[in-house]
Amino acid sequence: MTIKEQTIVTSSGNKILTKDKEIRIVGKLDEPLILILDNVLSPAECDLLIDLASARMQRAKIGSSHDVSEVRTSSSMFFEEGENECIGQVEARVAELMNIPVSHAEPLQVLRYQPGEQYHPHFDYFTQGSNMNNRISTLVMYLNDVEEGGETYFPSLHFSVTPKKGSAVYFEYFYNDTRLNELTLHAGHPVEAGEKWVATQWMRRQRYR
Ligand SMILES: O=C(O)CCC(=O)C(=O)O
Ligand SMILES: [Fe+2]
Repeated sequence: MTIKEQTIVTSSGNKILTKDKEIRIVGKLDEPLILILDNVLSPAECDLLIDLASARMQRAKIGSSHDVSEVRTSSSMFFEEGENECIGQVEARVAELMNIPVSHAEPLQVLRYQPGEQYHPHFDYFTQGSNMNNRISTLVMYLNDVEEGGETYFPSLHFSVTPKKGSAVYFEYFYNDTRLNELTLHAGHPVEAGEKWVATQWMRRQRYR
């Protein structure tokens, strides 16, 4: 018999209650744990995050080389920790939802994809270097409805998530069995029409801020 591995987020039932929100679980894969979550952000929070991020967008840079990369063709920015009330509230809610202290959180990132832009398949954890304080889990929050395309796709699982304003996809890769971690390979499909805005929270194994 194979024993199921421990997960970071434990969900029984169809919702996760945080101090300020009732988040609905609308889809779930057990191993690796992937949750599709509704009502993570309110429409007003989505609009505000897009507004605040808009003025600060840069073409995405990936990894340590800081070269503009073809792996990700979208634009991005990072918020400062708790830089205003809304960001602070979102960070606190997301940490509670992800069951990790906010001190382990990377700065909240916003990505904007325009038509044709995409994020090729990648792992969110670092596979090179010492990885002392590696990433362990991800929450991708959708800030708008995308007219066409822009799904988050897990090629090894043949599984895709359609962006929906205020909803999110959660996944974790903190398993002893590296094959489970590898199944979290994911991509952002090209946007075909409209724009796609997401906010991503990555959590680290140890304190980060
Ligand atoms: O845009 C997406 O759907 C995925 C974003 C992503 O993979 C990331 O921010 O790490
Ligand atoms: Fe990712």
